[in-house]
Parts: sequence; C-alpha cells; structure tokens
Amino acid sequence: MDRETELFYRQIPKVELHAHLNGSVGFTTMNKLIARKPHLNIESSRTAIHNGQRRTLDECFQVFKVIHQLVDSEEDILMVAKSVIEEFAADGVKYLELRSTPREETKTGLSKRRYIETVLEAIHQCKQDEVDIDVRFLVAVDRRNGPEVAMETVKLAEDFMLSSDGVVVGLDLSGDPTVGHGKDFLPALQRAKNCGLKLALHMSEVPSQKAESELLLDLPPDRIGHGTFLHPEAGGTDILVDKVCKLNIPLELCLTSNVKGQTVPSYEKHHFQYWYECKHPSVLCTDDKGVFCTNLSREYSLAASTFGLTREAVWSLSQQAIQCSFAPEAVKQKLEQRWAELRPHILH
Ligand SMILES: CC(C)=CCNc1ncnc2c1ncn2[C@@H]1O[C@H](COP(=O)(O)O)[C@@H](O)[C@H]1O
Ligand SMILES: [Zn+2]
Repeated sequence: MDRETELFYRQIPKVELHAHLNGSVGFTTMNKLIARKPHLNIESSRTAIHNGQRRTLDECFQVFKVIHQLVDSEEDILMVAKSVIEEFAADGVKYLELRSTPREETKTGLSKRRYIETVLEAIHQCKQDEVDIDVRFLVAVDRRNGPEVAMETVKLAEDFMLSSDGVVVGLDLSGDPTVGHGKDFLPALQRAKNCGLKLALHMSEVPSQKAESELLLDLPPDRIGHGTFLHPEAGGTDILVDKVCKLNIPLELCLTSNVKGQTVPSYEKHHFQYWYECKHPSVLCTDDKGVFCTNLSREYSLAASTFGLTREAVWSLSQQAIQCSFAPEAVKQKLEQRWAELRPHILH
C-alpha cells in the first residue's frame, strides 16, 4: 500500500464498536507488561497471532489466558486501558465502545466493581488529557463462567449505567462460543435489557448454533457480534437472516479476527460480502487488535481491497457506523457533524 492510501485510511474518521480491552493491547504496551513480570517467562510470540499465521479457535482463547496473567493488577488495567484508548485515537477512531470482562477477585486482587471503576478511570483520564475520542464502555459477560456469574455482572452493569454519567451503555456476551448454551443466559440478558442496557451479543461465531441464535434473536439484541454462520450459504437459515433483517440489527464484522481464528476460510469468503450486498447495516471492527495484529484503518483498507469498495463507499461505511452505536442521540448528531466537516478535507 502506498503512503497516500495508508494515510487516507488513517485519516477517515472511524467508529469502533467491537473491541475487547485485553485483546486490544498493542505491541509496545504488551512488551512493557512482559518486562514487568519476568518471573512469568512469557515470550511475546504467545500474546499475538502475526500476519499469515492461523490458529484454531481453541488456541486463540489460550492467548487470552496468557494475556490475563500479564494484566492482573489495578496498575496494569489502568495502563492497558489508557494505552488502548490512545492507540485507537491515533488510528483515527473518534468514537469507541470498549468492552471488558470484570474478572474474579482471586485472579486480579481487585473486586469486579473496582475492575470496572479502573477502566472508567482510564476513560476519564484520557478525556482530561483531551485525547480526541469519545469512549463508552460495555460490561462483558464471559459465557464460560455460567449464568449465575452473568446475573451478578448484569446487576453490576446496571449500577454503573446509572452512576457513570452515560459511559456504561451496554452489556456484551462473549467468551468461548463452544462452551455453555445461550438459553441459560436469557434471564440475565433479559434483565439487562429491561433496565436499559443495550445488548451486543456474540452470535453464530461458530457453526451449529442455530437454535441458540434463534433464542437470542427473540430478545432481541441491539447488535450482533460476528454472526458468521447466520446466513444459509454458511449453514445458517433464511429464518435467522429474515429476523436479523426485519429487526434491522447491525452486525459487527471483524475480518482479520475471523480469518486468523479460521472461522472463515479467507478474506474473499468473509460474510461481509453477503450482508453488504443485502445493504444490511454492517460495521467493520477489530475485535482484538493486539492479538490479531491489526487496527481499524487496516480493516477498512482490507475490506476495500478485497471487495472493491470505492473511497466514497468506505466513507459511507464509516459514517453508517455512527447510527449503529449506543451513543445518545445528541452524541450521534455531533459525530455526524464532525464527519460532514472532515469530508471535504479527506475525500477530494
Ligand atoms: C478466539 C477468537 C478467534 C477470538 C475472537 N472472538 C472472540 N469471541 C468470543 N469472545 C472473545 C473473542 N475475543 C475476545 N473475547 C473475550 O474477550 C476476553 C478478553 O478481553 P477482556 O479480558 O474481556 O478485556 C476473552 O477472554 C474473551 O472472553
Ligand atoms: Zn469479540
């Protein structure tokens, strides 16, 4: 890619809606963490999947275990969250919804409440430092921890939604998709929805989750993460696609994550194509920019080169993401304004 093209993708204002905090830690920060904890004897090759490399889903989830060992104190969490936010801002992201799983106190030495407070403190500090990015937070539920922990997390998210001055906006359901069944999480998710938390759910990330996806779609969620196997060409069904389309639920699509995690065979065969052709609201996202060695500019550039998108089309794609966010209307309007002001300077 030439320098002008690279600059173009960095300069377009972007919205990131699907980013897991501990999967988004950049190379430099990761090396700092590794150096801080020499007794763990962790090599940096274990915390990232480089370009051209592929891993099974299981191996990808092992990477998070390693990262969690490295990020296990209040100081680590604060540093990681601040650096991740600054990196997104440097990449031209103007609005970011970050998500993270408050871990058990035994794993981090701090309570789940304190975990969330620490991330919120990082968001606050970045705002005070006038980092040019609006950051919101989704509290994540790891499906591996079962429905009781999920309900506890929802209650905590509810508290923070009311006390965080609009920063905590929603709830995420993530974690190894092969573990547990979505039906067990329905009471927690329903409660979250009833209290006003927006739902961003990982769905059909792996095949044979048709029944689970149908149940989850009846909630319905406010956004879908991946949705790789929803459509009939990938083994899904017309019923699932019809539901998603009728309810107009935006999809968060993460090209590199899916290729490196081998849930899609290649960039060309990514389901972005299917949903883009349906004109369904689809938002390009990074998922775990640290683990998958990417950034949002690169994801836009990859989508453009793979699917032959013009610069105008790329611009529309990034602009459309504003309306898919969980930001309040006034913030969406401000972002729209920002896009309109920047457009003549970037799209000549
Ligand atoms: C394995 C693979 C291809 C990963 C991408 N797809 C994912 N699917 C489901 N949950 C995820 C994925 N990436 C990150 N997560 C969740 O995010 C966590 C890391 O961020 P955090 O600690 O919540 O701040 C992981 O432990 C996992 O629970
Ligand atoms: Zn994800």
